Parts: sequence; structure tokens; C-alpha cells
Amino acid sequence: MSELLIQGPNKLQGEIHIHGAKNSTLPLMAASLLCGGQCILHNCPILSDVDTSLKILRYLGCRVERSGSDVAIDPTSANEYEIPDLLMREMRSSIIFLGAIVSSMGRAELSFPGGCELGPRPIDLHLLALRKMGVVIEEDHGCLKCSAPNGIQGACINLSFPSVGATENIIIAASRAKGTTVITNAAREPEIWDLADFLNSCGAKIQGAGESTVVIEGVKSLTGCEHSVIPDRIAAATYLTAAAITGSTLTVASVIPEHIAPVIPVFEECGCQIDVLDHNIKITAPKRLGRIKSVRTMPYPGFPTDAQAPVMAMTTLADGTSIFVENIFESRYKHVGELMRLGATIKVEGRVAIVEGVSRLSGAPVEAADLRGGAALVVAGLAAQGTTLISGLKHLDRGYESIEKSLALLGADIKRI
Ligand SMILES: CC(=O)N[C@H]1[C@@H](OP(=O)(O)OP(=O)(O)OC[C@H]2O[C@@H](n3ccc(=O)[nH]c3=O)[C@H](O)[C@@H]2O)O[C@H](CO)[C@@H](O)[C@@H]1O
Ligand SMILES: C=C(OP(=O)(O)O)C(=O)O
Repeated sequence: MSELLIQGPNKLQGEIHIHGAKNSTLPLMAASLLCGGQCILHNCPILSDVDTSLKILRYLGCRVERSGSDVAIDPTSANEYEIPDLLMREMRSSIIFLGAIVSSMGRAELSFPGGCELGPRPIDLHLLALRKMGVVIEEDHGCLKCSAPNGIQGACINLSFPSVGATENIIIAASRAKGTTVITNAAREPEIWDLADFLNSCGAKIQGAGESTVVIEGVKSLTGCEHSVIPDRIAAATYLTAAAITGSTLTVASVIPEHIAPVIPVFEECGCQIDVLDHNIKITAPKRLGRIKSVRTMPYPGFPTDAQAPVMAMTTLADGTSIFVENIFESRYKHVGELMRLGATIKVEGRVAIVEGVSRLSGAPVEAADLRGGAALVVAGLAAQGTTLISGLKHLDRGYESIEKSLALLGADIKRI
């Protein structure tokens, strides 16, 4: 298995172009199953999760081609309604295929999804909503056998929590349902808006995506379309933390600054200057970062849980105490022990992590246990004195396109060995 070797510390400089969002690309690929013609997705990141989605689509009988960041999906030959367990376990987003397969094939058989282990990640809200929409779901030995004997029906669904995945599954299933679906307490993440934008370009009638109430008027059929995936706001936030911890000046380019707005205040609070110009964000970091009083993860437009780990890595070298409260996932502090191997001082009590900034980190062998935890180790490794060796790269490769090449181009001493 390969590892990342970082010799630190090194300043970064220049400009990094942010790739398309993983968390948008995956639901868009699932949604393309509903279309009556070819869909072309531009700005798809080159990530293992995207490869997994391509494998699922091929398994389902779609014709799929990839050329760099363009993916062409022709779902008209799809004829399969099962997803093998191995593919389901590869990533969380495999569950988003549920609504799409039942809608297009009338039934679906799949198992529980994988993805980052962040504590329990139930799918009860997905299943409750689909059942309300007329999908019959039998749970049998870890397998979900689903059918829609009378087709999918529009319904009023109030989510008890604004789950991103459940909102996506419902929007997809509702797009070609009979009647109108109203989701209240829907997730408002930019990726939901991107999904609705894509489906509307294919002829769907979705209103309110990005707000708490989404109304989907089912249509009989959808066409194909060409769509460009939104930039990855979490990758952008991660590169901003890398610049901040190394005291660098860096431009994070090709982003939608509004999507990154929930994380900008933490950079300003710790003394970085942030300049936004069109689709670029320039960060100028001070020599020593100040502490962040508190970071509380919340559904969008709150502070994103996916940025918690890299931002925590950044505060390990800040002057003072920073407090983190993880409100979305029960167990999203697996990076803490590994950051401590690099010399960080962090205490975890339940959902709270208290970071006492230290004056230096020192390189060490560490292991990524999940995607953003892995990114946190890269961020810390860039600023640590000496050699940091990061294993567990399969997690990082799910979410960051060629992270070592991107950082090396900015001046970091980092390579995959
Ligand atoms: C592929 C993708 O887009 N992944 C993102 C998506 O994950 P994902 O869609 O899995 O996250 P959700 O918004 O669904 O989960 C948020 C919370 O709701 C709970 N929950 C969710 C569904 C359910 O049926 N029952 C339930 O209890 C989860 O356990 C968690 O505590 O949103 C998360 C929250 O922003 C991000 O961290 C992930 O990067
Ligand atoms: C948790 C994440 O991904 P997933 O939901 O795919 O596991 C993430 O992108 O940080």
C-alpha cells in the first residue's frame, strides 16, 4: 500500500484550481439513471468514489465513458436492479442509487452502504421517506429488497433531521413519481441545489432546493443533459487550512465563494486575511495563527462537519485554546490520536475537542482512519518539523484528486511512495 511522505515545514505559494465536488458528482451520477438520454457531466473529480459510481452504473447496464473530468452516461440500456454488496460497501453514496433504481426499474436490491466510519450512519430516514412514497422495503439479512408495485407516489415528508443523503434520495425518487412531493426540513447543502439544477435541466420540476422546503412535481419522463459539477467546497476549505498552518499566501481558484462562506470566519478569527475576487479566494496567513474560540459543526449554512478535521489540524499550531463541538456525527475525532503523535495537545470529551495550541509539531508515522481525518494529517504534516509518513491513503483518494501533486506544485515537499 502506498504512503505519503512529507518533509516539513514548507510554505505554499501560488494558485490551486479546485476540482469538482465529490458530494455533488455522486448523486448526479445516480440521478442520471432516470434520464431518457445521454447525460454529460463536466468537472467530475478523478476520485475512487467516482470510479465506484462508474462501476455501479456499468453493472446496472448503463453505457459509461470517462475522459478526464468529463463523464458520459447513457442509461437507456440499464436492465439490472441489484447492486453487489462489495460495491455498496465502497462508499456512502451507493445508497443514493436506491431511489434512482426503484424509480427506473420498479424494484431494487442492495445492502447497507459503506463510507467513512463516523459512528453509526443509519439510513432510517431514507427508508421511511421511500416507504411513504409507496416503496415496499423488506430488510432481510442485511439486504434491502425494494419494489414499487403501484409506482412511486408523491408524498409530504418531514425529515426529523436535514439529512443530505435522504434529501437527495427523495428528490431523485420524486422526480418521476406520480404527484407532488413536499420535503420539509430538507438539507440545504449546495450539493442539493446542484442535484436539483441537473434534474431540472433534464425536465424535472423541482423548486426550493437549497431551502428548507423543497417541492417536486413528478414528471413522466426526463431527458439527458449536459451539466457542470459545482466546485468542491470541502477541498477548497482544506487547501485554505494548509495555507494557514504553513503561514502562506495562496489563491484557491475556481470556487463558489458563497459555498465556502461558513468556514471563512474561522480563518479570519485566527488572523488570516481573506480576499474574495470573483471565483477566487486569496488567503494570507500570519506567522503564528491565533486560536479559534469555538467551532460548532451544523447542517449548511452552518460550519460543515467535513471541514472540522482539517480546521482542527490548523489550530494545533495556533496561539491559545480552540474548542470544537461535533454536532453531526457521533464519532468524528479519529484524527485526534494521530495528530497527537505529531505533537498536538488535544483532549476529547464526548462531542467536544479542546485543542491547546503548541509551538511546534514534529513529523511521525501516522495513519488516516477516514477521509477528512486523512486530510487533517496532511495539513499537520506540511507544518511539522521533519518527516511525516501517512498511511491509509485509500480514504484520501476518495475525496482529494492527486492531493500530493497539487501540494507539490504549490511548493510542499510531498510525494507518494
Ligand atoms: C456523500 C455525501 O454527500 N456525504 C456527505 C453527507 O453524508 P450523509 O448524507 O451520509 O449525511 P447525513 O446528512 O445523511 O447525516 C447527518 C446525520 O444524520 C444522521 N442520519 C442520516 C440519515 C438517516 O437516515 N438517519 C440518520 O440518523 C446521520 O447518522 C448523521 O448523524 O452529508 C454529511 C453531513 O454534511 C457529510 O459529512 C458527508 O460528507
Ligand atoms: C464523510 C464523507 O464522505 P462519505 O459520506 O462519502 O463517507 C466526506 O466527504 O467527508
